[in-house]
Amino acid sequence: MSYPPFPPDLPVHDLLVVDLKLLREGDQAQADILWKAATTWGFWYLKNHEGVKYTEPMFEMGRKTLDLPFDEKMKYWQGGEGGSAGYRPAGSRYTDADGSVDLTEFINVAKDDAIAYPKVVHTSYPPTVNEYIEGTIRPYTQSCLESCEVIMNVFNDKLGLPKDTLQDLHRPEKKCQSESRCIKVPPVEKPTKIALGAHTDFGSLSFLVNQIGGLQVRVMNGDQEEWKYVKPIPGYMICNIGDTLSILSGGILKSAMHRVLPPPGAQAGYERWSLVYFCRPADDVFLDPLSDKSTLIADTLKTSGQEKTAFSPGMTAAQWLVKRQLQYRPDTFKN
Ligand SMILES: O=C(O)CCC(=O)C(=O)O
Ligand SMILES: [Fe+2]
Repeated sequence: MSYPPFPPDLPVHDLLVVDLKLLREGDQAQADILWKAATTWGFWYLKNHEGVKYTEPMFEMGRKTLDLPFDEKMKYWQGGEGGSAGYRPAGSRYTDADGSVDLTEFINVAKDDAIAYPKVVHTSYPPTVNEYIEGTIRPYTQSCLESCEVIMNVFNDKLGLPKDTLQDLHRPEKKCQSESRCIKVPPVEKPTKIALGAHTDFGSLSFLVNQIGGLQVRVMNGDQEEWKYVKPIPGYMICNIGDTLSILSGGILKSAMHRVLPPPGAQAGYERWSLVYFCRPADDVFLDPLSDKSTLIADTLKTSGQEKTAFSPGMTAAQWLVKRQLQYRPDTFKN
């Protein structure tokens, strides 16, 4: 599928580019770029992610699945109890306090289900997902697990944590709420209609593939907020920090607010497809800044005058996901 170019005259967020291959080789200059991006904006471009080669079949799986009749898709609904794996229809979330709802529809495939298939860990999926698990979703998931480990390794060092602390909280073999998500936004007439409302990601790291524009990141200029587009670059993923890694680091790693508008300029009128892998901590990880294990985290909390409890939701990663999922639903919306 080819699309018209991203409009040249829009304010874009000039994200730094991090090369995963160099990070894997232990390149310190690259680790410094990652650290700057993660502690300043919380978003960066990522090149040399092995998962890029599964992008097309992942979108094919998403298309076949979201093309199924609505009643068929709803048999695999993620449910209304805060679970995430499975199908989510459009209109499930508010995008503002006036009651507008989102336009995005998606299918989430849990990491645990992709790895254990045909055994079911969280939920089961339509045949249009199952047929892609072994050849596509599983290797794509594994490539994201590997990328996550490489990046966690850098953060662990930079935060001065004992060896493997962050990696141990995200061990691939432990049950967790990590998942792949294929997202569809239908063409809309009103280009200002918000397709996916402003939010921070719930987990630790997100790997995103965009083909056309629409994603905007909030950049604070003093107390002024500015929404900047992220221009998709072919072959690059867009990577960002989510809440749980921000909490564990006592706010040193930034979980930035972002949202999705319909594609801009000449890209308007196209169906918008995106793909994300959400890396989240093991279910039983208690979410608390790791200040007992890192003087950098302890000192940062002290300097900012903030108590550790200001960052801690006082619950596990599994409970956090449920809480965040329910926060935005039309039936439970809290301002
Ligand atoms: O589709 C996108 O560009 C971003 C999606 C996103 O932010 C999310 O699913 O959390
Ligand atoms: Fe997001």
